[in-house]
Amino acid sequence: MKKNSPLWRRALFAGRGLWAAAREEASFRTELLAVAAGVMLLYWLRPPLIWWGVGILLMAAVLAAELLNSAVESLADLVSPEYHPLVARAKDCGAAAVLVLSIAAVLWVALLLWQRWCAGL
Ligand SMILES: Nc1ncnc2c1ncn2[C@@H]1O[C@H](COP(=O)(O)OP(=O)(O)OP(=O)(O)O)[C@@H](O)[C@H]1O
Repeated sequence: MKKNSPLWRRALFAGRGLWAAAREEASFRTELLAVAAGVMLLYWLRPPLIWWGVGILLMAAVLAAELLNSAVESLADLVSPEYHPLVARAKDCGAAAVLVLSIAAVLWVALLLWQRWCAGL
């Protein structure tokens, strides 16, 4: 496989990864819906810029973690389709990474709503 392809070609590979995840991973589709809800919440509440920055970072981090988790799962399934405790640990850790970031995102939404509620929305 040729290394160091031009930028447009690497962007095409990345787009293919995004499309594959959106088509085949129910969790990724759920997270895309959650991100859409988060963006709508930001538009509705119009908080200070810092909330937008933190929110965008968190939402991108959840999606990126899910994509990396899918990559780990695909490789694990290729290397060891049979049950193996190390595959279980790799997949469980990948899922845990997504969970940690998702909890942070939910806390961010709760803090945003609480802060706006205190300010009378
Ligand atoms: N080959 C395997 N060996 C050992 N355990 C496995 C194996 N495949 C799956 N598991 C266990 O089953 C869990 C779910 O794995 P699976 O590949 O079905 O992920 P998934 O449900 O598609 O996850 P996600 O929703 O994050 O995509 C893993 O976290 C792991 O504990």
